[in-house]
Amino acid sequence: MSQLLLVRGGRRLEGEVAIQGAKNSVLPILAATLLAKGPVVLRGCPRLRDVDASVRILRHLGCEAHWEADALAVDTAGLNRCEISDILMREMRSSAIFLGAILARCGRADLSYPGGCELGPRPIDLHLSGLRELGAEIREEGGFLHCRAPRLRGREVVLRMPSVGATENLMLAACGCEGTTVISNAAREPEVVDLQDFLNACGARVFGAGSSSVSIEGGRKLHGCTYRVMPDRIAAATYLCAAASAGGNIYLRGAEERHLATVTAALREAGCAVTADGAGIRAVCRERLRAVGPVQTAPYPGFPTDAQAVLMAALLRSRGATVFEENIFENRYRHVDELIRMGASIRVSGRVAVVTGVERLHGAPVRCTDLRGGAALCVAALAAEGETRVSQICHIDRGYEDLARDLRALGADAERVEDTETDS
Ligand SMILES: CC(=O)N[C@H]1[C@@H](OP(=O)(O)OP(=O)(O)OC[C@H]2O[C@@H](n3ccc(=O)[nH]c3=O)[C@H](O)[C@@H]2O)O[C@H](CO)[C@@H](O)[C@@H]1O
Ligand SMILES: C=C(OP(=O)(O)O)C(=O)O
Repeated sequence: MSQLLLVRGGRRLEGEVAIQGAKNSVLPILAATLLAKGPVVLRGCPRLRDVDASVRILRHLGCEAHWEADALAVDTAGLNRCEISDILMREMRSSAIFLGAILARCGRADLSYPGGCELGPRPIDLHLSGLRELGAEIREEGGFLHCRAPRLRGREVVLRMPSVGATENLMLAACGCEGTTVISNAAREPEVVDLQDFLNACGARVFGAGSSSVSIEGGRKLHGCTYRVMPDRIAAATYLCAAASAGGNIYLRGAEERHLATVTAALREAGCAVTADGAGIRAVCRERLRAVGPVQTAPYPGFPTDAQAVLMAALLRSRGATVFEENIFENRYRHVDELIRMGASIRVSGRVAVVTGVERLHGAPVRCTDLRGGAALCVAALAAEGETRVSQICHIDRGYEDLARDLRALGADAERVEDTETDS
């Protein structure tokens, strides 16, 4: 039976939570384990639906993976396949990153296109053109990609835009290249740095991640390692926005302020006191916030598109109007209609959404449209009068270990219950 999240709003938040390991970091790292000849132990690995999907792909390829408390142990010695089925590929966006890793390890790969949140068109043309520049022959036929790369050669690859996934895919393929690869106009996201750090912990030589030029010296034999995954900045942003929405005083253990500068700046402008002490972040938020200046999503270090929906939810009851501009994805306002069911006032025109604060929100039956949109419904529900039933939470489970558990630790009234209506 499917489940829904039941949130009874109106409680100030008070409490502490430890931030899970980052989904967007651990997924490319799991693909990268294919390059290591030796066991890898990933500490702080979040237990997510997307991690389960990665484990299924690894096992399908002949690799071994099992949980040891909060660590995921992976041994890719048994790899005996270089193709991934359409069903496995469609489960998440990050399945695409297996392409670079399989090519580097096996010299060939056969797979289809990835799934992931539906946020408008999400092509992988930059991944494919970059891999072709490194020497891969890629034939696209009947929804499948047939890739052959008996010999990959390092060179400069200039990305048309700083795509996170393309940067990561090319980093992995480049580990299997002869010579040095330089990725120019690379994505600068912290998760790219985490991937670099993981690869280097396995004996690779990767430099420059975090800047727009990443160099990879290819051809090195990589060994296993034990590695701790970075904290999830988007989960942290979600909980900061939860406190902003409901009001309260919360502490996020392990959250890294340097990864969250644009989010914390917006929350401070809205009236929250956000402080970091080296071990975590505290947010003290009063009941009603102020609207803030335009929130324009942009590649890191700009405002993250993944935090757009949760910040929007936090500002639904603010005084004044806030303009959002979504510049990364064409269709990332699918949560807006659901928020309107709760009494929000939001007008969308193309890439712009204008949120005018209302005095009250009310509970309603709402449906997750995607991962962060779903989290945003829960953030809004914390400030709504009455009960909100959030259905289709399979989207939320892709990226949050247990959102209801964490919200409860922060003092919210939130629980997972059976969704009897959907199933009847
Ligand atoms: C698993 C993971 O890490 N997902 C993150 C990653 O997604 P993902 O890696 O899919 O996002 P990209 O950075 O690649 O995409 C950003 C933009 O580039 C475009 N594009 C991308 C690749 C390509 O080959 N061609 C192309 O045109 C996309 O359509 C989009 O407009 O970065 C996004 C942007 O920060 C985040 O929202 C996702 O949470
Ligand atoms: C959009 C996201 O994930 P994915 O790229 O895996 O769909 C996200 O993490 O918000």
